[in-house]
Amino acid sequence: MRVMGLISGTSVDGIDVALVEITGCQRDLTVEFLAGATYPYPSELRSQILQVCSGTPLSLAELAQLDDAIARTFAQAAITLQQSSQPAELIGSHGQTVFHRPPQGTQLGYSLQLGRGELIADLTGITTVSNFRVGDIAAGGHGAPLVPVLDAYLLRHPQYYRCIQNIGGIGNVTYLPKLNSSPILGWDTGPGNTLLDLAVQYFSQGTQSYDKEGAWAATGTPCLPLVEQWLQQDFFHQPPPKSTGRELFGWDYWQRCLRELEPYKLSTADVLATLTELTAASIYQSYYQFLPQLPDEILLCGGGSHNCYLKYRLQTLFNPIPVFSTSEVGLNADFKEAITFAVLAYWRWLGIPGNLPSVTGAVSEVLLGEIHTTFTPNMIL
Ligand SMILES: Nc1ncnc2c1ncn2[C@@H]1O[C@H](COP(=O)(O)OP(=O)(O)OP(=O)(O)O)[C@@H](O)[C@H]1O
Ligand SMILES: CC(=O)N[C@H]1[C@@H]2OC[C@@H](O2)[C@@H](O)[C@@H]1O[C@H](C)C(=O)O
Repeated sequence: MRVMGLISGTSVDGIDVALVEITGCQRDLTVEFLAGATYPYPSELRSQILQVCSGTPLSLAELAQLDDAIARTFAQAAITLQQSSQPAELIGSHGQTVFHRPPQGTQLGYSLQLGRGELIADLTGITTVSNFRVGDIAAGGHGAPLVPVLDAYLLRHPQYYRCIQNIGGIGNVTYLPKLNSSPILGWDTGPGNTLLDLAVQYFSQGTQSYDKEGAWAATGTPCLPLVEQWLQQDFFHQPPPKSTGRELFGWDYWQRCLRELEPYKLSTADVLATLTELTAASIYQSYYQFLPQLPDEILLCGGGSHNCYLKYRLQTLFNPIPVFSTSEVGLNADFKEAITFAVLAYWRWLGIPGNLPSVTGAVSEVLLGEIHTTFTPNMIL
């Protein structure tokens, strides 16, 4: 089946679209990557989303309007990719997370993704599955991370223990023991690029949105006492299952970093190196604290896998464990999340559960996503 996966992640940089051909089900699952593209958000819509993520209040009418504006942008992205590729038979759309609250004790978590699937189905004329996290949350899980299930089927190695480390806005890991051994684990490790991106925007007065290849941070020196101080934070010591988002590692956290950086009088490059070190060191500390054993290989994915300085810091911390990209073993590091939502939609369509309770903490496997069929096939926006 030809399925399209759509997501905009916590970096809110744009919509990743992947078109894949899927065969098989689970153990015999094959996913062929046919096409992929990233479509940036219109800048006004991006600003509005970032404001909402930082807690700016919205009326219900404004919320509905934002939901539809995101859905229209997602639908346009799907249609644009289709103009240069084959038509999809099904869409899986994650949407845009604007709020995520992990479960606490017996209180269920809450996770809100905007860009309603029914409008995407209506605008593209293609049946669309959306709202993937709520099923797992209803079963007591975090509803995140969901990607480990794809890693489990496509990247598990017969002899090697692998960690798949996503470095998006937020970082998350999948621990893949060698085949037929202990259970698969996974959790959010903390900040990926959110704080770095906020710092780059601040220091460049908005002219740059991220530290390309990590070139700016590479000219600085990390302030290790500050990194040590930041690593004391509760989140880093909380055992899995765990998830997080911009609610914790977003604007307010960056403002706190700025205040705590002040006495050290660091150069801009040193600040960026320090924030990069926080990402690398939080991943390192997380593995040491929570994995049954260190992996034989670490495979990176997400935008941060292109940050050469961050990769160098991870390689140095984990030496001699090799650190490379999932693209090097055949799974596109930039579109893995979009591919996951294509596969999850396909499983939902077939009635196959999509969550990994050993990762999310849900009490059982459940079907993920809501199916929106299309009533008025059209491709007109
Ligand atoms: N060439 C590059 N050099 C350095 N950093 C990069 C590069 N390309 C992308 N990035 C970083 O990756 C970020 C985007 O990563 P990605 O698209 O994987 O995040 P996301 O999917 O929005 O987040 P999440 O996985 O948390 O949902 C950018 O904001 C930027 O910080
Ligand atoms: C609530 C939410 O959107 N969480 C994202 C975020 O970005 C990375 C990390 O935190 C991960 O847990 C999740 O995304 C991916 C797609 C996941 O569910 O695996």
